[in-house]
Amino acid sequence: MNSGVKVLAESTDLRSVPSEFSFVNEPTGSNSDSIPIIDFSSLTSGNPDQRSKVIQELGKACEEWGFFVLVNHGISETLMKATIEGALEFFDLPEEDKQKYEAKHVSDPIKYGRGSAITTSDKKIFLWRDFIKSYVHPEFHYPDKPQNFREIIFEYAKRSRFDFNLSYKELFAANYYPPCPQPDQAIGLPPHTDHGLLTFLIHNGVTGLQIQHNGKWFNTNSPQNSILVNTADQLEIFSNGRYKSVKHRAVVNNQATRISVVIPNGPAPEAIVGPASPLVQRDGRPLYRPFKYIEYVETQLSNTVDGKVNLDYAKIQDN
Ligand SMILES: O=C(O)CCC(=O)C(=O)O
Ligand SMILES: [Fe+2]
Repeated sequence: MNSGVKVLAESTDLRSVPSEFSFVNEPTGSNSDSIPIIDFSSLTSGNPDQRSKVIQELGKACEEWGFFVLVNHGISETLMKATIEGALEFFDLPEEDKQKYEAKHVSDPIKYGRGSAITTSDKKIFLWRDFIKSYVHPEFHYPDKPQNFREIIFEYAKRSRFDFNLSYKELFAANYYPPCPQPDQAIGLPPHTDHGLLTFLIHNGVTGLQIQHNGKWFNTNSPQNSILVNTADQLEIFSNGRYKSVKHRAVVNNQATRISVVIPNGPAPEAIVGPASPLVQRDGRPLYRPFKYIEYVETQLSNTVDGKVNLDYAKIQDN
């Protein structure tokens, strides 16, 4: 497609979803008030009892949900709002400013995508989403327009980084989901799991992220100023299957534009990843084989988007 979904959605006579976007959603999500909330300040607290309690809660959240809402994380509300604003301003740029970042190759450091196509298990569909993705660590890349936002994105990406000595790569991604005339006939992002370790997500207050739990879809509602965190494939592998890489999707609505800013943290491309040895010893056997992270990502990108199929790449099959 030539123009993005933003342009398409802004065309005044759009009453229905063009057929190439047509996607049949599984039944819509219900609300849950039991999504775990993790208080980050307790994790760094000087009080050992408080710390051990929240570590237990964190483990339980990763085992049972693969998802939690992080509060008291220390990133200022001003910086979070400025980051969302910076993403929105990027999408509001004239098309020619954005087009120069149009993805040509998967390894391009900055990629702009407009209503891009993906292949699901049975067909090719276009997504109701425009996006910008750029690698922000170890090298920092971000479009030079809009002016002054590079510094903000740099700061937000830095504050979202793990504070331990792990060689890894960090991506900044912003998704733009404009209002859709028939929200049940299109999808922002179909059900999938993320490749890396943990994904951090903030948004502009418009809901749309749904996660799968016990076979059902749940809406995620989060307090202002919190960060939504989901565990991703490498954490499931590293924990020898204990933590779950949760399936999630982004649904669209017919009222308001939704913006999400996503920081997926993952291993360095050349890192060899596999289950942690103390866990393998405890469990008696590894459930996944070791592999190079880049090979995993490349396999995933060349495959269809269909939930957990990619974890099979590393799974050791029972005989
Ligand atoms: O926008 C969202 O809520 C979901 C984004 C997401 O899942 C992703 O970028 O991997
Ligand atoms: Fe995701």
